[in-house]
Amino acid sequence: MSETIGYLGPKGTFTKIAVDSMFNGEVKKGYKNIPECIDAVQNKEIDYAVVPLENTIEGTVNITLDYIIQAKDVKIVSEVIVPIRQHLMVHSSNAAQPLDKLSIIYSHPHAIAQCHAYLRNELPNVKANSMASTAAAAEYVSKHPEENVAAIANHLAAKEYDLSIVEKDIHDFDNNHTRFVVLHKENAALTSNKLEEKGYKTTITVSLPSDRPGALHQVLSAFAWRNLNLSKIESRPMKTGLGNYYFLIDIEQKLDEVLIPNAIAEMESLGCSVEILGSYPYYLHSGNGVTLAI
Ligand SMILES: O=C(O)C(=O)Cc1ccccc1
Repeated sequence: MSETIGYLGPKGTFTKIAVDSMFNGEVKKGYKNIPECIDAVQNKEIDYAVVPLENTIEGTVNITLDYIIQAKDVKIVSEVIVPIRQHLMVHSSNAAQPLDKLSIIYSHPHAIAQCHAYLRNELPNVKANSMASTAAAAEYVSKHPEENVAAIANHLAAKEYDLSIVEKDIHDFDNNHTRFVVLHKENAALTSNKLEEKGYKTTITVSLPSDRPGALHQVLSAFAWRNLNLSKIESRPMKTGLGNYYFLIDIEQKLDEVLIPNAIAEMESLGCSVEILGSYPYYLHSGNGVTLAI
């Protein structure tokens, strides 16, 4: 039986671009927000869920991280990094209107944040409102020609919803990429036969024993003296009280049988709790093919 891949929909999202770059002819199902998509893989309604985790400009997609942490039995099994180009688009019947006459610009909050300087400098009087995805914003614009509203989304959404791109590449920094993770119930790394593997990561969370001076320093030294390269460390609130944080750590290598388990044992002996969120290959979407060029 064919596998079902859930993703942040509707059609035309950046997440769908990530899905199409990794998977072949599997059944693909769009969800209207990230928590619903993660719930669906947890309930085994779908086999894999693909969701955005981190962006170059705006950082972690907190809702994704928080739901992965809550859904304890869901693992990260693969990752694809996609170049992101944001465009401003309107209903074709409004394409001749001056942009400063727009009433509202809709998009995903991360897309709005990626275009913050553009919006502030070029369209300071136009309100920017959040939607669950860039494609949901594009769909809304396509259904409301009478409102003179715009969406920030990708070229695929413009095509899908028949919108006119009125300003290209409005993201504030060129090197704009998003990491999309593939989630699965079983801890089994997923390889793509469509993309070239760039490397491997192991993602863990570490919470420190309370009130122990130097605990973070000791955690970091468990990696340092083993020569384990970290590509990310970030603190997130544990939601149990002000000042209570856990650390999300990406280690730039596969979960082996010695180095990482021993680093974890060392951290646990210091009183830390450690969870492994996944050990997985990562891929880079080239972005120069049909999917991203205009
Ligand atoms: O809304 C989308 O299209 C998404 O897939 C989420 C997102 C938003 C902005 C940049 C990357 C992913």
